[in-house]
Amino acid sequence: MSLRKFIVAIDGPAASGKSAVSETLAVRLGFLHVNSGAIYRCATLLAIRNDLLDLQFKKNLDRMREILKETKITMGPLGTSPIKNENVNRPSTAIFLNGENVTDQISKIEITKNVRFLAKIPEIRAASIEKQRELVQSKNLFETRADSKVDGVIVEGRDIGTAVFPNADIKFFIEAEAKARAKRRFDELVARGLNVDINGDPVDYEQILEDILQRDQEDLTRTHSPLRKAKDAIVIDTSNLSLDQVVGKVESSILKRLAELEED
Ligand SMILES: Nc1ncnc2c1ncn2[C@@H]1O[C@H](COP(=O)(O)OP(=O)(O)OP(=O)(O)O)[C@@H](O)[C@H]1O
Ligand SMILES: Nc1ccn([C@H]2C[C@H](O)[C@@H](COP(=O)(O)O)O2)c(=O)n1
Repeated sequence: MSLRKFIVAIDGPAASGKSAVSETLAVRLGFLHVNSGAIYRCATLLAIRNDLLDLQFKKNLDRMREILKETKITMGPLGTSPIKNENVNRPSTAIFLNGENVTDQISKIEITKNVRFLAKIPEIRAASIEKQRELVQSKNLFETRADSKVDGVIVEGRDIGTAVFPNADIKFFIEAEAKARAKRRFDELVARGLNVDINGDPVDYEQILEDILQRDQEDLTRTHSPLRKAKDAIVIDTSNLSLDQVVGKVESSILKRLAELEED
């Protein structure tokens, strides 16, 4: 007998902690983790590799759509994170493009700087949403729990609870002050050895903060599916909370929701 799909939507601005929370809980609860931001990042990597970044031209956009259709994106557990920072010593989700592990490549600053140009194009958003929905229905590569009563999926991004899965079973909006987010992202990039630009020059905290503020602006003002709190989202400000505390809050709300469903 197939289990009922149980969708957890986690939205929030850049570096607010969505992936860290989702990755930890995916492993703990045996839920599939779908990182929608990683799909926009994969699209950006494909555009760079195929010299198609200039998507104002219809020819380029059509080609990009074809490439996205042909490309298989998968997400699965990678074991313990390669990140050394004690805050991020946790399981992490690996991202594969046609089987190639691109987890580190798509975290690079070159991708982060260009992803916003693709994320605002309606055709790219539609192709990305199609991939997100396919992934939600795909085989769970995470170790599911034998006692689980649901087929759980955690989907994270900017518009999951508002546009992609407006009927999600539970929604969270995770936020934090921009400076706290920039500090965490900077520490993470240093720990992963990814704090360099395309020329190999080091990138400092101020540049990361500037990028985060710029991406916040783009996310909030985009015409299609801008970043918004869903009316029924549980809002968590993580500025002064440890990762464990945030994970604890999200987990207890999910378990409460699951218990409510069992009673129905
Ligand atoms: N509450 C927290 N306290 C300390 N560090 C945290 C906390 N939450 C997340 N982090 C760390 O901050 C960094 C950014 O978090 P994460 O990658 O989860 O953000 P995100 O919202 O998924 O970002 P993006 O949308 O840009 O992918 C990671 O190194 C993560 O381990
Ligand atoms: N649902 C989503 C997810 C992501 N984006 C855009 C906005 C981000 O700048 C970019 C990369 O996401 P991140 O890895 O930082 O979560 O993708 C979006 O528009 N909608």
